[in-house]
Amino acid sequence: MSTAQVGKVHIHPVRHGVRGEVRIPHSKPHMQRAVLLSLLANAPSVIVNPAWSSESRDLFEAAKLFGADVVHEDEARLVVTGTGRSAGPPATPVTTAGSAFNFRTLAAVACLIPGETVIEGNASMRARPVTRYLNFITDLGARWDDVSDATHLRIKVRGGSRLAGETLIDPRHSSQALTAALLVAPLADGEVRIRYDGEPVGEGYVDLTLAMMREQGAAVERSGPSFLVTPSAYRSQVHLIASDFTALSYVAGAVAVVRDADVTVAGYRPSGLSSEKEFMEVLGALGVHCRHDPVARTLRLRHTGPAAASVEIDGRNMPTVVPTLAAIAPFVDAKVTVRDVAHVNNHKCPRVSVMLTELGRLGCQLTPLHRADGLLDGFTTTGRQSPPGGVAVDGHGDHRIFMSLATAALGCRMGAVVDGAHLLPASFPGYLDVLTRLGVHWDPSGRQHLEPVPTATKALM
Ligand SMILES: O=C(O)C1=C[C@@H](OP(=O)(O)O)[C@@H](O)[C@H](O)C1
Ligand SMILES: C=C(OP(=O)(O)O)C(=O)O
Repeated sequence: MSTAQVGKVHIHPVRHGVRGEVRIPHSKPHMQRAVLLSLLANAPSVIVNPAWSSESRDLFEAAKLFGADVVHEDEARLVVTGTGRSAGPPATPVTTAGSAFNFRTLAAVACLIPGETVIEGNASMRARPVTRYLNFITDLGARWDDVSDATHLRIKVRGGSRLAGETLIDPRHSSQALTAALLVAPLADGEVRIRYDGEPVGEGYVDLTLAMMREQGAAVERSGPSFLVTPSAYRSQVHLIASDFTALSYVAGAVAVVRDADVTVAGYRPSGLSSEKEFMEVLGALGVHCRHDPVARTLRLRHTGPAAASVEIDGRNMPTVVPTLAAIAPFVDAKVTVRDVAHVNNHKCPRVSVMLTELGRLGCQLTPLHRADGLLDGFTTTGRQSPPGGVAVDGHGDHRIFMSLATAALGCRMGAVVDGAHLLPASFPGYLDVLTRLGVHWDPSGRQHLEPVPTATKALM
């Protein structure tokens, strides 16, 4: 059954460990940047190992509306001719569904185009502080208006003919406005200075943006929180897309939660993202031993037990794996504390608070941590638990919440029913097949179960 057809999934308790060889998707953040840079280059670019998720597909469709041309496309390779500065305004609104990254970066691309571009996101984006951080558009000489309605976040951007100047970006709640402004800055008409003020989150993603821009010929000088971008063209580039470390987190999560585990990720290519490096260190501390063989391109994951009695995690630079860490935390021997993750509540749903609520329903105990101003910004556990599960939990319209709750369900005595599998195409379309390959039994809720399940769970079907 294709995951697109399934909403509720009953994850059965794991009785015989998780073992096997799996593959994970290529990196969504690298793919999204590669698509944008290919659009902004005025020569053909090649994307090797394209990471096709619904979000990167939406971005690619948007790039075509702006004028990118597909020269060749197969499973392994995409060749695209960009427009450089001569992109035209799209004839139809540019749709970004629930992707704030696509919305913000396409709004930035629209600044380069004289004429009007309409960018549209779905209702979930109205609940997020997406338009709050678009000041860079007007600062650099373009204009935008909010023309949202009850069901869509929608803006009209009118590109500037003399794009240049200085903008100050608030980096405390999301890194994406910095990435958006940086990506288009080389194609402005004059120098662009981008500064930020405040403690940044997701710095690894900004570093990735800079690295990929520079590889493609952009002239960016950085001095602490200030970037000076001088006009330059993006040249043609071959982008080799690495593995997606956030997708990896759900496989590693299964290893951490189930413990009796020996899993190999085939075709694994580290991404160089500092967020990934930090996450790998955290996995080691939580007792997941990872051995990377760069020649065979495999990553072997086994459970060895945490190195220390308590593990402290700073989540500022690892926003995407915070829900996975919440799912893992109740199942490891160590006391786990995750701090500085208030920004993760600005994601597709308030990811920290919904994980604490839904994990609570499964019977997990995580204590919320608050900042001095009362804002939820972390959680802590007191060691390994044996939660019952056996209830239905909700993915809150968010692919990452679905996979994180499914990860926790693997460790619950009665498994759980998790709603939201239809969201998987956003980043990890083959996730349920990966579970199957690991020996996990799951079935669409409401259908005949593959094995007897406790009465408490049956009652929910
Ligand atoms: O630039 C990117 O590709 C991303 C940046 C981060 O966004 P925030 O800084 O808004 O958390 C991250 O959470 C998101 O999944 C991907
Ligand atoms: C990048 C993500 O989200 P967004 O772009 O909506 O912040 C994500 O959920 O993987």
